[in-house]
Amino acid sequence: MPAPCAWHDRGVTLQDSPFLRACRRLPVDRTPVWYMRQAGRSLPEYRRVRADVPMLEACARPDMIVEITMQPVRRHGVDAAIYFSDIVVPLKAIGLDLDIKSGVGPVVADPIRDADGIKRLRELEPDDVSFVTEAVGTLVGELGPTPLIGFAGAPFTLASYLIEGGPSKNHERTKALMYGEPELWNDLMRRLSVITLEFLKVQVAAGAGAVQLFDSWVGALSAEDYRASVLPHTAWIFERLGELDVPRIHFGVGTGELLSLLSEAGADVVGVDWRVPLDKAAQRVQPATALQGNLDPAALFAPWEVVAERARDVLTRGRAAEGHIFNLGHGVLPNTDPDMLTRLTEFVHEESQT
Ligand SMILES: O=C(O)CCc1c2[nH]c(c1CC(=O)O)Cc1[nH]c(c(CC(=O)O)c1CCC(=O)O)Cc1[nH]c(c(CC(=O)O)c1CCC(=O)O)Cc1[nH]c(c(CCC(=O)O)c1CC(=O)O)C2
Repeated sequence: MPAPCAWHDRGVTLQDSPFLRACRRLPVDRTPVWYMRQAGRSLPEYRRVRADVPMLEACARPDMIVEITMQPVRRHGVDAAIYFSDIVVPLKAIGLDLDIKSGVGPVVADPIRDADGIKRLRELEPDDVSFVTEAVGTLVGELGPTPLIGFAGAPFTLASYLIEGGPSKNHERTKALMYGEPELWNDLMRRLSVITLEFLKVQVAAGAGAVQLFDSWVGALSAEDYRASVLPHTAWIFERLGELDVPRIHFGVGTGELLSLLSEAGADVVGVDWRVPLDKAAQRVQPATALQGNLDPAALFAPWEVVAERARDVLTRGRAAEGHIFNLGHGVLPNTDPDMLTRLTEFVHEESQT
């Protein structure tokens, strides 16, 4: 098992870390790697600590957040930690009645579908999430020169959960509101943007070294609808995050047709799913944008030789980008063999060493 921060001993500081350097498009002596959902169900140590604790309770307990966030850093020797939470945590913190159902995902008791419902979305105060401040403070102390990535769900993905009441395949009610009642839609998106920005600011104020905005479901939209109904809101968030001087990552699934617009929203790094090769993605994003991705998470179920070959291909294509952070094209699948991830981390480091 690799040491938690192999380059710690060499006197490397946080700002010199390969992850933060790659986000800023500076030269690195090896490609940094971390994995979306690196903490969580793929790890037996996660399943042990979570055995008797419901998900949303775990997300509000600093001791659990710290332990779970550290687990993949210790085990895999990845170049960044991601704050353990869920995209619905800030919504729970402002008092919405929602839960996370095992095997389903977030479920909202009373979906938001009209002006009265939207009014229930009050602003988030730092005191609503004091457990975040406490957990991040402890984590940055433990992590030393390994950066902590803060994250939040983006307004469109959050809106879809709130309107549909849970995960949705077609987002029909969400699109009906977006197409049919643009004023209500914009009010909802504005309120969610304010909550999202505040949640990210709390994490950065407590010491997070980068932030990632997950717009996991935005690939359900056409480019035109994205531009008209989502882009202005995410651009507003990224503009304000720009004042905090930490790298901003923007990720969505199924966004091949949206990559240039996603990048227009203003992130420093665009996360790419496994459907678009990184050399193609590099041509679609704005200049001065780094890329993150994009090995197919399902490839980790194939024999190691296949994984290695595909990882090498991702690294080769990633050289077309102005900066590259190795990751999967979406989150680690729950049944992934964690040894595969440790081996992959070592492989990426060795293959990319200059
Ligand atoms: O399958 C289930 O039981 C529900 C899973 C689910 C959750 N939130 C959800 C979903 C929908 C989905 O991902 O499809 C809803 C959810 N959570 C998240 C996203 C963004 C994304 O993955 O695209 C989404 C939306 C994605 C979608 O719905 O497709 C983000 C998330 N959840 C989580 C984290 C934190 C982390 O992994 O450290 C993170 C972000 C950071 C990261 O990628 O690392 C944590 C989380 N949320 C959740 C779980 C499972 C709960 C458990 O251990 O009992 C877990 C832990 C795990 O993934 O093993 C609940």
